[in-house]
Amino acid sequence: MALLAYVPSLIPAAVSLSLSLLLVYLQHLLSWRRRSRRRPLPPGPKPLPLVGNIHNAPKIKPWVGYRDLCAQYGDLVHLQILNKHIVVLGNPEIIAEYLDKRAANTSDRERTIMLELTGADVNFGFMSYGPWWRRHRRAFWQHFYPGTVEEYRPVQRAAAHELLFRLLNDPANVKDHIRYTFTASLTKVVYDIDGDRSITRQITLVEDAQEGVAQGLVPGKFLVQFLPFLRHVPAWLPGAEFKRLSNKWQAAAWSAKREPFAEVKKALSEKGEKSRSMVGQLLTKLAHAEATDRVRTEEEDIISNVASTAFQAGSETTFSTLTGAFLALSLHPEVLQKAHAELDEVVGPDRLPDFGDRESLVYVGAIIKEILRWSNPTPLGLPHCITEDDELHGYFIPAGTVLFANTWACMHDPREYERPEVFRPERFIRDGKLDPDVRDPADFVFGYGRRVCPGRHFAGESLFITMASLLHCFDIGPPLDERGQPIIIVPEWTDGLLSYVVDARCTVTPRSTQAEALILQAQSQIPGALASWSRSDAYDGMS
Ligand code: HEM
Repeated sequence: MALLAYVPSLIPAAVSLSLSLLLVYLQHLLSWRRRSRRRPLPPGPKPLPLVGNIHNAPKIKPWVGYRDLCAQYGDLVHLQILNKHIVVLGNPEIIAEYLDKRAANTSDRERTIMLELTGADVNFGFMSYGPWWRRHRRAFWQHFYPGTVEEYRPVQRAAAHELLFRLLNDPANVKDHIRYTFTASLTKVVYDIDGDRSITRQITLVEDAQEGVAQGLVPGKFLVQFLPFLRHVPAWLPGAEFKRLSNKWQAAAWSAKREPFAEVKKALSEKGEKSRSMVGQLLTKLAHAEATDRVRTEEEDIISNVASTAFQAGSETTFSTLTGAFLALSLHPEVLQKAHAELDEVVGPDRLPDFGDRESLVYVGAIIKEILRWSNPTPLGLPHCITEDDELHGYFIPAGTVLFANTWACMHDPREYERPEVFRPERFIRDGKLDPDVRDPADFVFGYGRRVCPGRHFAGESLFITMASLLHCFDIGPPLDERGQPIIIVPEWTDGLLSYVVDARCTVTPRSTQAEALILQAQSQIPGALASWSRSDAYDGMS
């Protein structure tokens, strides 16, 4: 009863609120009409009022669900989640048409407050499309285009040999060895730093910084994404868990960016030497350039961002690809047998494979293509975003729309790859050569348009020398139980922006005593090879 007494006084407030809401709605409707010029959105499941397609959006392994939605609605599917528009691009033609050919408008990234709160805003892979991103990309590309990447071969070869040595001594920890050796090669190239302590420290820095990306960028996980003012609450406030995490993640991102960078800078200024590393060369170039203090500070920021991005973007993708490779090989003795036969013929037992063997190792090349196809680290790529309102095939695509290119669906398309779930490198070979008519996974798994992975040439060289060396020296089989019986692993992949094989256990044993001897000999030459690379005077970053 007491409550009812208030009702009359609430009526004017309720009426005014309803009118305001109606006004906002009408404004939105008018603006939408003006922007869309009555063109429809692309087809897709019917949205509910307010929440949109929350109930239709696939949540587990969304790339499979999106493939099914495309089968139902066509290769361009629209979904709306609350006020966010999503468009799924379901086949290679539409991906090329939109992300490659119309890249000027399809190269942005989604803006979210979480980028800043996780410290991921230093990663240029997440930056908005524009001049700041472009300056980063240009600095990176100067050191990772195909001509430059060839100069990293001694480092990549040393990393592959270190992997062989570690597998020989400790075959149970495959994942640790992959992570260690890949980080070692990148640390050398980016900072010209080596040595066990530095590499271990670098792994910790990268892992700590990546925690923020892995946890903080999960859509909808933190309320602050929807109520940005919450970012200002103090960390001690009960319920402000995100704030405490955010402080930790930002500190980790900052350490990953500054710690090794400061080391290179100090060494350069103390010794006044030229450095062979990417950071060293960019800093030397900056020292010789005419620039204001402000530009100098900005450039240093860019150099340190670019260096830490190489690890953020390169480590997990390569790690996922290589763990997928171990699983695939452990499940397919017939593939291993053919690779061994090819390596025996082309390379022979007296040496390890090298980059010069690449053309002749056709089957190894096909294995690498099949690994990239079969086990995709980023099944939906890294989503692009539309900068301005657009039209595609007569449909309206509003500015800010998030674009998912379904890389996984393109790589598992039965019209292109017979029985796509089967690991079969032979599908890439015709008449003893790599078949150019088969859809090349490298055109998909490294992304699209102006955001295509700029580390792809480095990754390609790394994958080649690692896989060829590994296959030359080892047998890889299924893991064994306590009674020595093989454990059958059914391939499964994790969910998330980055996907990994769930279980990559396997047995790794040297093929022969001769292979063991080759590994030991190669390992003894690593320190010399790395020192000589550091002293070498190739590209000096001044061009
Ligand atoms: C097998 C290994 C790798 C795979 C599958 C891979 C895949 C990708 C994909 C899908 C993207 C997003 C492209 C897009 O937005 O369309 C990307 C971006 C990027 N990758 Fe890679 N990558 C790999 C290795 C590497 C390596 C080794 C490096 C560094 C040396 C690297 C550096 C980058 C950078 C800096 C970006 C951000 C580009 C930008 O947004 O402008 N990647 N990569």
